[in-house]
Parts: sequence; structure tokens; C-alpha cells
Amino acid sequence: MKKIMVEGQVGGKVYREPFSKGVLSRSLTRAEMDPDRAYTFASKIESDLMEQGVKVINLDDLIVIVREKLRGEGGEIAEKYGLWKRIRRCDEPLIILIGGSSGVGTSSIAFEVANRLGIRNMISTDMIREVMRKIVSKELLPTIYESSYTAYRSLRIPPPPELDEVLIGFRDHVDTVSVGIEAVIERSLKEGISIVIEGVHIVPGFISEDLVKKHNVNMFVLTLQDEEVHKGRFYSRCRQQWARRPLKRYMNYFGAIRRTHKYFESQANKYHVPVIENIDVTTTIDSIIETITKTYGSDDDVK
Ligand SMILES: Nc1ncnc2c1ncn2[C@@H]1O[C@H](COP(=O)(O)OP(=O)(O)O)[C@@H](O)[C@H]1O
Ligand SMILES: O=C(O)[C@@H](COP(=O)(O)O)OP(=O)(O)O
Repeated sequence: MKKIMVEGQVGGKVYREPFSKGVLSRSLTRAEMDPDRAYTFASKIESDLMEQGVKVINLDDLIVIVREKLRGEGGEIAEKYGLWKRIRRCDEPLIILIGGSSGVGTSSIAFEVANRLGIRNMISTDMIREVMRKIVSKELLPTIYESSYTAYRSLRIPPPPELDEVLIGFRDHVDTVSVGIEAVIERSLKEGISIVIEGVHIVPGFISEDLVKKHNVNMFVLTLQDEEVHKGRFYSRCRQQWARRPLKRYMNYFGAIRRTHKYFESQANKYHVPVIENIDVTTTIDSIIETITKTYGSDDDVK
């Protein structure tokens, strides 16, 4: 039996490709539909089109049909599918910046948000820092060879006693890594690549205003008010097989980490960056998606 062809446009050029139940079910799973149900749903869409004698269908029309059928099965998945499709089809890339002090959950949440939105690119600021460490000497930029919460130990000039040395070191460390973060954001914008960037170096006020004020650049700060919950996150991470960083170090510097946590909150308030208490993963992700939806409109905004 002849396959149904899906017709779309890339760069003004029309293309046709065979309808694929696998491709459609993968995009449904990103809207959090169970994989088995997604494949069954995709098969039903294909059989309905075949019964109607459809030979070629326009991609936009297919998306409308899928969304309408999803609405019939419960609006939440329809909304998530619609958002994902809008982001994928938008001309501009979506840049998501997730900051917060060590251990609050920025890398875990970043991974989940990237997956939910079908964003294939994700980078941690630790990685950017690692690259920068290879390029500049310890003599020139000593604080980036430290952790964010121990950078004060390598300040070339000790701060005056009335200032918080932990925050002075943290600011120096973050200010340097922010140069690398801006490079990644600029490249992503230039190449039209959606990306999630996460880490302790995403601090409101340290990344160029010209970049963060763009409507498709969204910054968030994660927090944990309860210190015991915060400590628990280090236990949770250091228990995992792949964990290489010793729990003891985080406990020894927990006071310094909490001082950076307080600084994140004050910077986020000062620069009107959304602060999300990262207690429950789903609530955190939904909160981030809800804010982004305002950038990309809701389903009703699409024809
Ligand atoms: N909302 C949450 N609820 C429970 N555990 C979480 C949550 N967010 C993150 N975690 C866990 O906390 C630990 C630290 O999270 P991680 O993302 O590594 O923190 P960060 O990247 O901010 O240092 C990990 O074990 C992670 O699975
Ligand atoms: O510099 C820092 O604060 C942490 C950030 O990493 P996370 O704890 O946020 O993963 O890196 P570290 O030096 O501990 O490897």
C-alpha cells in the first residue's frame, strides 16, 4: 500500500517525506505521552488518513489534526505537544539559562527541561570553565581554577575585612566564566541553535544585558530555602555510581555554598529573574515551561 507523503518547507523549498509512525510517536512522547500509547495514537492517525484517501498532507495540517485529536484525549498533552511544535517551528532559537548555587538541582532540571522541549543541545558552565582553564594560566586567572565557593582562596588581592571574601571570590570566578557563557549564547543565536545552559555561573547581572533582554533568552534561578534539603541533594548526588565529587568537600564548604545561594536570590530579585524553589521536579519544570510558553504563545495563538 502506497505510503502517505508529508509535505513541508525548509528555507522556502518544498520537501516531501513518507509519513512515519515512529517520528510522530517520538514527538508525542516528548509531550509526555506513554511510548506504547503514542505509537498506537500515531497508527490511528495514519489509518484515519488512509481511510480518507489522503495521498499527500501538509505538515501544518497534520499538526492541527494531531493536536485536535489530542484535545479529545485530555488537554495537557495537547498543550505540551503544541508548545513543542511551536518551538521547533519557530525561526528563532530558544536559549534557556538555569542558574543556582551548587547542589540545588540545575543540571537535573536542565536535562528534564531540554528533554520536555525537544532541545538537543545542553551545556554546563562547569564544562565551559574547564575549557577556559586550558586557555588561560593559573597565574593570570587563579580563581577559575577553584570551585565557585572556594574561589576566595585564590584571590590575588585579599578583600578588605568588611567585605564577604566568599562572595568577592565567587563574583570574580563567575565574572570570568560569564565571558565563555556569552560566547555560547552568541554562537547559538547566530547559528539558530536552541540550547539549555546550566550551572553555578549563570548569575543574574553577570551576563550581558543585550543578550538576556532578548525575548528568546530565558533565565531562571533555582533555590532551596531549607538548608537540610539542600544538604540532602549532595547526599543524593554523591550516592549515585557515576558521582566523582566527594560529599565531604561540599559539607566542608556548605556554609560558603549557602552564602552564594543568598547572593543568587539577591541578584535574581535585583534583575527581576524568576526564582523557582526546586522542591518537586515536575513543579519546577512546569513553572519554567509556563514562563517560556508566554514567549511562544499558547495553542490558541496558533492558526
Ligand atoms: N526537585 C528535586 N527533588 C529531588 N531531588 C532533586 C531535585 N532536583 C535535583 N535533585 C537531585 O539532587 C542532586 C543534585 O542535583 P544536581 O542537578 O546535580 O545539582 P546541581 O547541578 O545544581 O549541582 C541530584 O542527585 C539530583 O538527582
Ligand atoms: O564550582 C562549583 O561551584 C561546582 C559547580 O558544580 P555543581 O556542584 O553545581 O554541579 O563545581 P565543582 O568545583 O564543585 O566541580
